[in-house]
Amino acid sequence: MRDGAQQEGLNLSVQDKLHVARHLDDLGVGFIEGGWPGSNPKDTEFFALAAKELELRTATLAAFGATRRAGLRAADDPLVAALRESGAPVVTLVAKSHDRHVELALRTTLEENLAMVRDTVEHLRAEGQRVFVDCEHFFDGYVANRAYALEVVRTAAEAGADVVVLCDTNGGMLPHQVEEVVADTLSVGARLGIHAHNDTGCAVANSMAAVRAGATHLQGCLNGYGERTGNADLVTSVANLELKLGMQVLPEGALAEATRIAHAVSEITNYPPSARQPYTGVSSFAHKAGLHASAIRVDPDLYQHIDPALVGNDMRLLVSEMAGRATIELKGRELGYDVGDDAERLGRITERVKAMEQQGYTFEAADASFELLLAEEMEGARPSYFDVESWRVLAESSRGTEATVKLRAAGQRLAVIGEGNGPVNALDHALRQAIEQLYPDVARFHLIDFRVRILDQGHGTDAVTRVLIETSDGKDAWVTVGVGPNMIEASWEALVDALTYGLRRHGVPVGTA
Ligand SMILES: CC(=O)SCCNC(=O)CCNC(=O)[C@H](O)C(C)(C)COP(=O)(O)OP(=O)(O)OC[C@H]1O[C@@H](n2cnc3c(N)ncnc32)[C@H](O)[C@@H]1OP(=O)(O)O
Ligand SMILES: CC(=O)C(=O)O
Repeated sequence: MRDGAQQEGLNLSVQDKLHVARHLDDLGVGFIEGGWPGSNPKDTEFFALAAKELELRTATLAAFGATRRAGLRAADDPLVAALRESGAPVVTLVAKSHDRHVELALRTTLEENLAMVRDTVEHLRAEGQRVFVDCEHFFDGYVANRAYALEVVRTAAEAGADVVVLCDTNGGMLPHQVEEVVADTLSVGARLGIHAHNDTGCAVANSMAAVRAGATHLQGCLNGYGERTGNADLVTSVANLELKLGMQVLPEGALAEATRIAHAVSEITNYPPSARQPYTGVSSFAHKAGLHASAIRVDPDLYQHIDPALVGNDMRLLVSEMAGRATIELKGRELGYDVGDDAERLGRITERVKAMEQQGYTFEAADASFELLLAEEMEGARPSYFDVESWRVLAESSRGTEATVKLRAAGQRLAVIGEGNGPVNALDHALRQAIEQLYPDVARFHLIDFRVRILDQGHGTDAVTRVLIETSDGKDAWVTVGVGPNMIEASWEALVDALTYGLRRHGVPVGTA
């Protein structure tokens, strides 16, 4: 939570931090770095509250801070005092280990920096806290002045640090360099850790290289949050350690909670989870290519590096123009339809999907519209709760927007006018008013997202428009797609699909009203 909170755009309240800490504890991590007490009131308050109300089952709380200022006694440094008084059983102490940083950033001597490390560690140890020393810029420092970088590690270990963590602060290293440097640094005799940034896209790979070389402590952030391009993603790192390197680092069964926890923390950080996040992303086990689906039908392992359930994720099949019959069969099965025994029908559905995708539809993002198409093919007719006779939208600058919808449902002819703050909103109101009396479930459906994309932009105002609508009934959500020569026609199609799918999902029999 300390380096993670250094990510651009990420700002956690004290309560947010307490929630994230509980999630990290559920994941079973050993230590949670809660922030830098004394550096800002929020982090100081976090530690005060955590001491009172945070009950951790597996994790131990760590407070982050720096070695004492040059020329001060550790006991007299107010930031060291804040670490001491934080109530955290562990302190992570950032120390300079690159000679140039000592001289230019700290503006002190190499000897004084060693004394700053020694004094601060000894002081906090004497006060009963365990200490991890994060050697900032260690790898660059090792290249510039190996003897000094190793001397900082030795000083920290001799002063009583439990672990000396080698930081790739600028994130510029590659795995072979990390492996070599860690192996050499072990000669100091200290227990080593790794803290890798992702500036070369190698944070996790560098962490794995360090562990293979002998590091036994790994620092990372959930969802790879962190300064600039982020830190080693925690879940990717622990999943690699457990599933690829055979090291049990989390409590038994905890890894299977990883996807749930990664997504729950995304809700708190208000940073949408990356679909392509290794292991936990919604696309991590999603299969689009027809050839992949055809092999997966025989054995999912043929196109998956692990069973997604091991990290709490799921396999998904994506229906698109790249689908083959196997994709349609597996997707049908996922949706509860047995499409497998009729090769002709499978071929027909596949061709329809490809033709519609060419017109601009996209089914991989609109499972609900695909399910209606599937139902139509399986049941001989498209599920329909109402027959639309006509619809019209009027927009006047002085009077707002008005939509008229005429339809037939349950033997009645209905003509309804709806108003809204725009054409789609007015159509939505009119359609709902028309059928709500007959199908009360409609009152529970809410439009939660609306996305418009102009396809074939070269055509200017002539272009084809695609609309994706996400609807929720408060419990589940579904996405429908419409395509048309303009936004209103495309939206109407997606709206009709949204209500039709919702009623079908609620088990309302067609034409019951
Ligand atoms: C690699 C990392 O990400 S480490 C984590 C970095 N995190 C942060 O910086 C976030 C929190 N930081 C802060 O709130 C502030 O920077 C504070 C409270 C720590 C310090 O604020 P200020 O006293 O105003 O100092 P400022 O930020 O301008 O400069 C940092 C000072 O710390 C000193 N310093 C830097 N690293 C260390 C270190 N490892 N040990 C001791 N002192 C250090 C610098 O030399 C500088 O000293 P100076 O004030 O004598 O010039
Ligand atoms: C300590 C730390 O965050 C770093 O060196 O990157």
